[in-house]
Amino acid sequence: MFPKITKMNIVPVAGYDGFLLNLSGGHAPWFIRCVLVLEDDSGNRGVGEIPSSDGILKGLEQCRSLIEGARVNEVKKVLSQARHVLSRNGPEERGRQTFDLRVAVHVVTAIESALYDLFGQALGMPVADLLGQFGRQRDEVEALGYLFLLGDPDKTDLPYPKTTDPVDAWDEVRYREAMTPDAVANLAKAAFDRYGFKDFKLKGGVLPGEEEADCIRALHEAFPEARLTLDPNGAWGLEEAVRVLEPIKGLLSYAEDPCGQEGGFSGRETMAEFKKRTGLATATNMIATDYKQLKLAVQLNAVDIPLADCHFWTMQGAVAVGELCNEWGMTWGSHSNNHFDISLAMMTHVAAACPGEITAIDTHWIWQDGQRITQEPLTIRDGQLTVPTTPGLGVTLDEDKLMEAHQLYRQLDVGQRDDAMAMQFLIPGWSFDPKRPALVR
Ligand SMILES: O=C(O)[C@H](O)[C@@H](O)[C@H](O)[C@@H](O)C(=O)O
Ligand SMILES: [Mg+2]
Repeated sequence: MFPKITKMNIVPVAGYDGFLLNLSGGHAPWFIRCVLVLEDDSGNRGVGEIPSSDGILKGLEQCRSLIEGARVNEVKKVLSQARHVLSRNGPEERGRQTFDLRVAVHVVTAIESALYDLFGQALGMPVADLLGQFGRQRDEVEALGYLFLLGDPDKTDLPYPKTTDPVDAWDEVRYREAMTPDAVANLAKAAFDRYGFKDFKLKGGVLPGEEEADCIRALHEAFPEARLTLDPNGAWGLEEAVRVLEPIKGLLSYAEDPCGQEGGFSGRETMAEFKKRTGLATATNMIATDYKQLKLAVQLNAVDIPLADCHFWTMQGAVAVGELCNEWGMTWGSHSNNHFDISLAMMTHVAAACPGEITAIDTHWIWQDGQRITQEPLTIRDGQLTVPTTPGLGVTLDEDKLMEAHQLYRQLDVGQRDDAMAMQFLIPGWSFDPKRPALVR
């Protein structure tokens, strides 16, 4: 008999973050996540990490009675029941922010991760070996260096972290203003020195498009061999996207959500047109976020690289997208939001189980590195994450750190990510507009 789950703990947590800019505004000095901890009667613990919101915490609570008392091999049964219970809350939409506002799919992923962690431990198998049709496909997963334009924290009275004791150049630059092509290239150099990235992505949707194109030129000059991409989260109109990216298309390996919904056309339609006109490959975490959208995106030939983040596709769902990509001649990739080290492990296992050639995965980890809730976070060396070979997710919770992060969450009293708050210090009265870069007002 497999062990039985005796206890479910829902632990909302917070960590510190820099003044990272994006179409949604500027990151607050903190980010919030939700950690799910399941204990079984053999003494094992399984964990999952997802974004946090009041809706997500409520959704997890709705599933408690399905989970406590279940056996750790009943993964599929519990997940089906959880989907059923959550579906009664009604339909949900991703929304137009840069981040996904759905509840149910995130809740299911937290449960899935913690259950596979326990099941893997009971079987003596790493999660990557259990996922998808084929299990582990690789032992190393490539990650990209995810760069952001950074606001000046001193223009706010918010408690942004400061580096007091830098160990290297990355520590020196990551909490300071970075608004020019040179500053962006410096971020890349510092990140490369610590992590060895071969791919870089710049978050756009902040400055006028041409100025962001100049940042790509500076990145190319600093790293002529690197694969580069720019992601304005659909802020640009189709004409603007073509105008901005056509001159630098030789420097980009793909364009991420260059345009979106506009003038009666869906984002899938404008992206298809963009691809036709520029010949550039496209990636998205905004317009192919479930199976129906993916089907339409494929029919329209709008997307080459679905960024199937396991937090909003589920872990098995993200691997299923990887399997389809492999069969259909597309490329799988993963999106990310700010996260702790449990998510880093989840994304690594998922990427490990996707067959064929995949693109370097997104991770915000470089902005959080140094903060942790497990005893030994995975590390990025030479741009790679090593896939754990120990049973389950291969991470061990650090109880003290988890409680510290929970205390911070409680002190902050924040129920949802809010990127508009910090923007008030830069542009009083600032509000989100999905079709205007954050500093174009
Ligand atoms: O500000 C951020 O952290 C990003 O814009 C994310 O919200 C976003 O989801 C990003 O990672 C993306 O690729 O779109
Ligand atoms: Mg994106």
